[in-house]
Amino acid sequence: MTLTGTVLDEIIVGVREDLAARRAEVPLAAVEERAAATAPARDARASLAGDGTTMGLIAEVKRRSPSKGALSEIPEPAVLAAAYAGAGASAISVLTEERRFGGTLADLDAVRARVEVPVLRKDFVVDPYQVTEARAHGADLVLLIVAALDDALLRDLHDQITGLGMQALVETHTEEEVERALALGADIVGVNARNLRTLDVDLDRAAALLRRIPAGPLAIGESAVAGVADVEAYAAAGADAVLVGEALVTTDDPAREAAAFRAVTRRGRPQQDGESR
Ligand SMILES: O=P(O)(O)OC[C@@H](O)[C@@H](O)c1c[nH]c2ccccc12
Repeated sequence: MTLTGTVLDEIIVGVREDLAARRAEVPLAAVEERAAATAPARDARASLAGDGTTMGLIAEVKRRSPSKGALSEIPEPAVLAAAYAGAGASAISVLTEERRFGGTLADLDAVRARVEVPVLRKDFVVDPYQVTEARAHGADLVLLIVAALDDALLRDLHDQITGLGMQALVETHTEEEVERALALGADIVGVNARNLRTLDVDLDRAAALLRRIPAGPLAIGESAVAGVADVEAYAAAGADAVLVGEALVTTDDPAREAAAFRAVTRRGRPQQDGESR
């Protein structure tokens, strides 16, 4: 797969450099040992599914982004995560990419230590080392970006994630990527309204893709939620949950905003032709 020159490629170059440095510092065997000593992963799918009546919410700890620059300092990620959890968030997303998003594995540790809800390691995972590392730092859910992976690696990383008792949020942005996620048997499929190659945002496009996901896997609408109306738009397209960063880290009252998103009625997806439940 050649994606030369896109934002996604550039991010991944940095991710690989940082990964090489960590690998030199902490050998895989040590990470494996720590992962083995970590409490078992929580069931993120069940938490996101909830009772099915209202929208699930993955609330994100996000300091900055390549598209928007600085969003919020978040000196204490655990305090923010506790506010999210107290407001009923189904899961907490912690960005661990440092160069563009200002996140660290220490943020993941801090959030993990504070909340009971499932925690997502949000990073550009391109190597098995990062999956082991996610488990070693207490992640329950790991993001896999289909656009960043060929099918063989996507499958290997997915198998590794489930083998460690975690679950994968398989992120897509095109019809072809949705097909690849479904072919993988992904249980939790995300549709990102932001194109990671260009950083353009298009919620209508994401809604159209969400409508293509059959009733079996959980469907997550990612990005571009500025307010309740956007969560309603994702719900109307059949999303079971939304993943929200910016709107939550830039408001004065993240808990109130999170509760409002979480309260939006879930609509479900229509059963598609030829689909058996
Ligand atoms: O801040 P927003 O627009 O609410 O978006 C959150 C989340 O969807 C976004 O941070 C995201 C989605 N997929 C990603 C992959 C890598 C980094 C970041 C992301």
